[in-house]
Amino acid sequence: MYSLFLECPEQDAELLSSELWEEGASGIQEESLPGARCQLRAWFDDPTGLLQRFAPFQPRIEADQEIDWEQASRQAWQPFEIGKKLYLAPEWDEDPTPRGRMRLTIHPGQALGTGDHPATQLCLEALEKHLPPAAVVLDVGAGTGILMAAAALLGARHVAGCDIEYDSIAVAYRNLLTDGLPPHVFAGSTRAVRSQSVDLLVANINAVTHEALAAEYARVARRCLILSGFPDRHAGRVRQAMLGHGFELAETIEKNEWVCLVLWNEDNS
Ligand SMILES: C[S@@+](CC[C@H](N)C(=O)[O-])C[C@H]1O[C@@H](n2cnc3c(N)ncnc32)[C@H](O)[C@@H]1O
Repeated sequence: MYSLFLECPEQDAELLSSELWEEGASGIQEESLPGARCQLRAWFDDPTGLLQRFAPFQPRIEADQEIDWEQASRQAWQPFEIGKKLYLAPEWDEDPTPRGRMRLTIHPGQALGTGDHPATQLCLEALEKHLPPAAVVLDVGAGTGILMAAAALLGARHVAGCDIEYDSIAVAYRNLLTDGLPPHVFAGSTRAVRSQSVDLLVANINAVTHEALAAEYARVARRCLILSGFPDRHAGRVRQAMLGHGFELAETIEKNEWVCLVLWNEDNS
């Protein structure tokens, strides 16, 4: 694609534009110049045959730089570190993992769960700090499976995830398989899970859902809850819902107004 630049007095711009359209321009941009003049930039596959016709308007041709969209989107997904142990890197990243960190592969192109949301990052930080050794973990609202993958990396013995959206389940299944992790995902929510069968339950959803599922969380999780996905103004509600079920607040972590509550059931620790 090439750009043809023309200059003309402002009052001639409209007429000149319509001539350029007639010549098959695929787009035209107008820019004001000093002295009531303007510059028209028109895109053509090959405008060389138009130079003579538009000679009075100081025509100039420039080859447009090809935009490499794949490269541009890759530039937008740079690896980053979370907490003290994790290194989140897109699947195409070939840089070595920084020493002392574990590589958590992210799969850009999927809406939720690429690790760039503060609530996801808070869950990752909390997992890193609070995951008991060899724990059985349940991720409620697994999305792309990013928290499941993190729990597995951080040493969980068994990780399962559920989601009420079938699309998410399919994506999580594929991602976990690609990452060489067991894809224990199922469609639905906590109801299918046996009572007291999970050491740590992580859920990045929203305050209303956490309140609605509070009794279920307490039924399936023995020791620790990591709950995020809500702004700080809703943290009190979520905390209150869990206190009624024997869970005590161990830590609150925040990022850009998002909150993550870590709650422990001391009776089972
Ligand atoms: C914000 S995304 C979290 C994705 C991923 N876990 C993360 O941290 O990036 C919330 C997910 O919870 C799921 N969800 C919402 N309500 C749910 C429920 N009652 N039970 C299970 N999953 C639910 C949604 O379908 C969505 O995939």
